[in-house]
Amino acid sequence: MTLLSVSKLRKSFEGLLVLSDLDLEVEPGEFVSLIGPSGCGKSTLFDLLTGSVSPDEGAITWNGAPVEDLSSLAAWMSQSDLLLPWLTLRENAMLPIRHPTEKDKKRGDSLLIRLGLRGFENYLPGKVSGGMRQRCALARTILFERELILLDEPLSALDALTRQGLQGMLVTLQKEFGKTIVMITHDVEEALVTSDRLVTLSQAPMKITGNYNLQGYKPRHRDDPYVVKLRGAIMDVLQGRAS
Ligand SMILES: Nc1ncnc2c1ncn2[C@@H]1O[C@H](COP(=O)(O)OP(=O)(O)OP(=O)(O)O)[C@@H](O)[C@H]1O
Repeated sequence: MTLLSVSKLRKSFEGLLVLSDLDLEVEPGEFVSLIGPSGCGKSTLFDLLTGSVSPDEGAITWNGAPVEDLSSLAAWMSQSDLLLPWLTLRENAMLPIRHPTEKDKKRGDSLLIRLGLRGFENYLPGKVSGGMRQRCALARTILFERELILLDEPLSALDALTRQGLQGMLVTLQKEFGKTIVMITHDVEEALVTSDRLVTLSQAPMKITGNYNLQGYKPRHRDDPYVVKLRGAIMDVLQGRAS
């Protein structure tokens, strides 16, 4: 059964129509990337899903049942890391687990290490870089016991090399933790490396302009001819050059 279904979602701000009858379905275990131009309404969709904004019209369905939003069903990571400044990176990452066992603590530490934070577990967020805070926020999101993860530009604060490494890690962690992921990104290559499906979006009012089921083993290599060819085609769609 479809895990998440968004139907005819509509949202305006002060007369500006941002989402217009948006339909989107996500299957269990899928990694779906949403990609569209700046200002097209991606974060608005994220806010509607997480419940910080209410839709004007439309429905959200979870496992076939209508829900107001996904605030109690999904884990999410917004563009700001939302780490608590008085807690260490380890404590921030472990926040989703109320009474952590020794096994949970080991799992949390191992995740921080895999995300490149070895040696920084006891640092406060104010003492590390933006990219490190973002990685800690990613660990916290993964440690939530939720089937669905919503990510809004999760790797944006990282330098190119770290970002590439983390794209592969995201795919590995998705498989290992059995998550379904919906990721907003500006980076076509990132979506092609990590995702099972890539959805292109138009300028506001945001509509779906393309839906690409991606083939082959993930993480894909960025120089794979399949990736290179699709990247060109998708850039054409995003820039309105496709016929
Ligand atoms: N709370 C709000 N009040 C008024 N306008 C808003 C509000 N939130 C978003 N908007 C407007 O909605 C449009 C879409 O914004 P949104 O942040 O969703 O786009 P985006 O695709 O996420 O952009 P970016 O890729 O640059 O982050 C923009 O024109 C923005 O100014």
